Amino acid sequence: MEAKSPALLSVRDLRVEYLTPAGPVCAVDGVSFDIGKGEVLGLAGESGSGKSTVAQALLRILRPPAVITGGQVLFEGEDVLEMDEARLRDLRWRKISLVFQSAMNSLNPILTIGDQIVDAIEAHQRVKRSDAVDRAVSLLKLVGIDSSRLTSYPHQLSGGMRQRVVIAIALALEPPLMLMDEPTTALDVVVQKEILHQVSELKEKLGFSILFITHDLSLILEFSTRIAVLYAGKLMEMAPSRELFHAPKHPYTKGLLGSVPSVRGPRRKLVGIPGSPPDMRKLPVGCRFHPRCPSAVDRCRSDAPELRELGPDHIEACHLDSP
Ligand SMILES: Nc1ncnc2c1ncn2[C@@H]1O[C@H](COP(=O)(O)OP(=O)(O)OP(=O)(O)O)[C@@H](O)[C@H]1O
Repeated sequence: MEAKSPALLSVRDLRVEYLTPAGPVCAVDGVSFDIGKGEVLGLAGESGSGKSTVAQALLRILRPPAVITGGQVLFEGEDVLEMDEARLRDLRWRKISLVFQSAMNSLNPILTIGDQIVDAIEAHQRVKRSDAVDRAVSLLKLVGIDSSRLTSYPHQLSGGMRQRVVIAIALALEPPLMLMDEPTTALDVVVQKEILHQVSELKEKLGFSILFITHDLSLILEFSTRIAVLYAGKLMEMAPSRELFHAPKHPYTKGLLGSVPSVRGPRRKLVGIPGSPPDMRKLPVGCRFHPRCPSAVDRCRSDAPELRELGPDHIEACHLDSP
């Protein structure tokens, strides 16, 4: 499925394996998606579905035993998987930044917030110290933190504020793409929503794109332009958020949505999804979701469904909707 604007990032048939002593585990199995300029793509799925592995593959920061065994990651037309170390250094932070869940705990406890932002700027750009400090002040302001906090240490800030500082650092070099991997999961629900709202405003103002990774589909329904649903390393469905919410097709997507309490509109019974994701070393034959699928038919137990287009911007891998 192509993004409407020319794709900033185009992932094609990405494959990542963990080479474990017990044999290879294919954590990302032929995943493709585009992210257009200014677009937010939500990547949703339960724990272990391969979301973080995708994000780390995009920046080539996967650690052994993970190996990228196939595919293309085109950023502004250039394949990240073919880049040498120098190109990769230029890509990371300047072009694509990453905010992860525990990032707020990775701030240096013995440096002030201001020094850490200034250091991040100076590590990637030749700038005068005074200009870097000015930039740090405006970055803090961008994420709603008063400049008086420049001299605070991380432990003097709340979790929400620390994660905002991390987002400010991720925005320091104005990258066109920000990867956010469960950036608010450790925070309480109100703070999560506040931060998402702020990131949305920043995105409108600065025009960057986001890949937003979460296990909580409800969190990204309003926030994302489109949503991709990952299960056991495979894309199951991808559609504009509204369409995915109002007319989900895949039983797994329906299950994820069924696990979401409805805030507005009529009350819905919480159905949830029975069972748990498969052991990636012993994947079920046929559709990976069939052992948990309430609608599975014989074909689902023998043949793996291919992704197919249901509409101009909607793809799904399920036999139930196949002709
Ligand atoms: N170090 C590792 N060694 C072996 N297999 C791994 C390793 N890390 C991850 N995996 C495999 O890769 C799969 C995907 O992991 P990944 O962390 O990308 O999932 P996720 O969707 O981001 O889940 P979570 O939200 O829990 O991090 C896991 O189910 C596991 O089978």
